[in-house]
Amino acid sequence: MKFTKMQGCGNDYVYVDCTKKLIDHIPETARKVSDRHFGIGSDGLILIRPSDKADFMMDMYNQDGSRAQMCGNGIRCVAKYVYDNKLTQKKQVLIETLSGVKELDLTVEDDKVSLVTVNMGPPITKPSSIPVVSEKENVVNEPITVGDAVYHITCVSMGNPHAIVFVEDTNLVPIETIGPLFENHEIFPERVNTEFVQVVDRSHIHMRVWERGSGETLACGTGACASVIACILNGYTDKEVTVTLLGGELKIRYDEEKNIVFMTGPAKKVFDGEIEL
Ligand SMILES: N[C@H](CCC[C@H](N)C(=O)O)C(=O)O
Repeated sequence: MKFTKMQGCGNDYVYVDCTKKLIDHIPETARKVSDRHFGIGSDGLILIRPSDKADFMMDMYNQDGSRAQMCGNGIRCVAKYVYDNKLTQKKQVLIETLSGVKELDLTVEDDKVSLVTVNMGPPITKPSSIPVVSEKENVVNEPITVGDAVYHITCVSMGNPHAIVFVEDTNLVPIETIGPLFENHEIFPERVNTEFVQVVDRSHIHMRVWERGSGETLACGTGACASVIACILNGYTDKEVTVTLLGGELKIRYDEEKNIVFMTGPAKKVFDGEIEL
C-alpha cells in the first residue's frame, strides 16, 4: 500500500489516497500502520476518499482502529495532500467529514500548501450531543471523580467529544495515569478526548491532550478549538487565542456572531512510502 506520512503540529498520520479505490480491513490496517515498532508509526490512519457533497472526504481512524468524526490537524494535511498532489487547483477546498462538510482556506508558498485555515463549525455544549451523561444544561466547571481525585471539567464537542480540565502547570499532569481513566469514564458513552489547559493570559494557553483511541499526542486540532471555547465559557480568555501544544502552535478564533470556530495552523509532509500489509 502506497502512503504519505504527514503531520500537523506533530500530530502525525498515515495518509492513503483512496479517491480511486478503497482499502479493506480498515480498522486493522489503522492499528498495523500506526504501530511505532512493527508498522510505520503514527497517531492513526486517514483515508482521502471521493465525496458527492464536497471536493473530497476525510475518513479518519485512531491508533486503536476506532473511527472518529473529525480531526483538525488531519484535515489541514488532507487539504495539503490534495493541492500539492494536483488532485485540485482550488485554494478554497470543501472536505466532507462524519461531522459535516468543512471549508478550508489554503496558503500556498512555492506551489505547496504551508498554512491552512479551517472553518470548524459551531461548538456544541449540549450534553446529549457531546455525548456526556449530565442533568445540567451544559457541563461547565462541573466536578467529576476520576480515580481517587475530584477534577472540574468543561465539555465541548467539535463534532467529536472533549473534556477540558484547567491546571496550574501542564508539565505536572500525570497524563499517562489519568488520561485513560478520563477516556473510559462511565459518563462518556462514546469515550472522550481530554485536554489539560494552563491559562497563560487572555490570549494564550498551553494544552496537553490524551486523545480517545490514540493516547497522548503532540497536538489535537479539535481539542485546541474545544479548549478555547472552554476558556471563553469560564471567562478565562478573549476570543482569539494562541494555543501552545507540545508539537507546535495553533491560532483559534471564535466568531461569536456566526457562532463558528476558526483554526489556523501548519500542515507538513514527512515522506512518501510503501508498506506490505
Ligand atoms: N482522537 C480523536 C480524533 C483525532 C482528533 C485530533 N487528532 C485532531 O487533530 O482534532 C477522536 O477520537 O475524537
